Amino acid sequence: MSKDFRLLVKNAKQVVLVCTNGEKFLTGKEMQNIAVIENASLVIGKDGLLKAVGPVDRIDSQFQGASFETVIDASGMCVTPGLIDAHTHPVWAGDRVHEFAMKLAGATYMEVHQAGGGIHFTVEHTRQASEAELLASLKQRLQRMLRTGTTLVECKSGYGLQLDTEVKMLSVIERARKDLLIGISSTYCGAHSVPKGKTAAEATDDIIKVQLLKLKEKMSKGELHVDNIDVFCEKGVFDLECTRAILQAGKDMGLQINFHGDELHPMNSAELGAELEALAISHLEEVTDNGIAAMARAKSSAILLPTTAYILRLKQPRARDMLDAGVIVALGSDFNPNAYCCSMPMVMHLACVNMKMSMKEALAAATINAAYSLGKSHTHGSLEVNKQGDLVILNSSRWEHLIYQFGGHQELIKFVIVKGKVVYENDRTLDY
Ligand SMILES: N=CN[C@@H](CCC(=O)O)C(=O)O
Ligand SMILES: [Zn+2]
Repeated sequence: MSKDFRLLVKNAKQVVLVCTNGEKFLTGKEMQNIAVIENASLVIGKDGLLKAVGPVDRIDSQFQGASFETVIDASGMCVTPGLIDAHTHPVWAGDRVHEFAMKLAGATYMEVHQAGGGIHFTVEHTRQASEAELLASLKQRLQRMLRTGTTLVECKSGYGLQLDTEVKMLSVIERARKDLLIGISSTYCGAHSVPKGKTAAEATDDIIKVQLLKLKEKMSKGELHVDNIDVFCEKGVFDLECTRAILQAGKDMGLQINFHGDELHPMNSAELGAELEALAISHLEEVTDNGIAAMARAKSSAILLPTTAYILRLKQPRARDMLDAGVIVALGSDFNPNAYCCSMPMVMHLACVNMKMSMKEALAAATINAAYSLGKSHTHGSLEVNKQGDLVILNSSRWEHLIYQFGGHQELIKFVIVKGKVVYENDRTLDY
């Protein structure tokens, strides 16, 4: 018999709502005040949307006599919104373990890149891989992210650097979006590196006159759905003027600007992003004070990537300065063959320890602010009525265990839920 609702989660020790007033993002002190309720239940409808969340007694009486496809007794457990990973490069072939060894021995990221490795190495392997191979590995990676609590993830192309492979990557992302329940925001990153044999100016021309035109055609036919445009704005990669031209061309065709900037050298990427009204700028290890102020004014979010600074032993992004200046700070894993990390709990932990964020700030950055960076904070990023029913249920009586525990999330995360459907259940018992 058909049931009235999809899911009831009852008796949770804590439910972290994050927001309660439809905020599109949180900044400054607001990030210290994320909403948490004790002894609460919630209901998700058959449309996948959150119908109600509140104290156990209120939900009991409001839904007296109602039937549910699934009921989870979350006694002693905590609920948080599904985590949002705002920056990943998950479509590629060929790992770079050998380069990790070189970097441990002292080589810098740019030394490896300029010697033809790094992104170039991955481009060679990704160009050779079939769509089926790329799809299979992408799905495994997305499942792995899901098991660590990620329910919405930004996925970039960028290991093709020419039309065919970029389209192949975007098609693989498109296919994963159809086949899996995890939410995906798709990013065209054809300007991830200057392809061998071309200058940056020639590559810029190819991107604007060939690649973007083709994407536009495929998007208008409904064959591809691309959300964002990205460029690696960096010394020796794309300079400010090439970056501006590519981002503007993407914006003109309706893409959201979300790009790599000020990572290894101060490039004035933050200032450029603010001027172009970028929704997000990632990395920012080398951002200037002016850049921070411009981002705060323009409401261009900063996607900080603690794994990159950790693995490459870079200086840490200036999270505290950005938070103090009112920048919208989000987090991402930067999953890629250089930074092989699928886990947002690990990312939040690193953000707290290395970038000096508090646990509340880190959770806000990995939920509502990450949603904002992808233009999705009206539907994602908090547990508010009418938003998508994406949740993580933790086998612990305080939500902070999600960040406090360093690794081992396979034992802490009990359920991951997307649109009210259980997409992952862990039956291991916990003893911590
Ligand atoms: N910095 C540029 N892009 C990636 C690294 C990609 C790669 O090395 O394959 C990043 O965000 O860290
Ligand atoms: Zn990146």
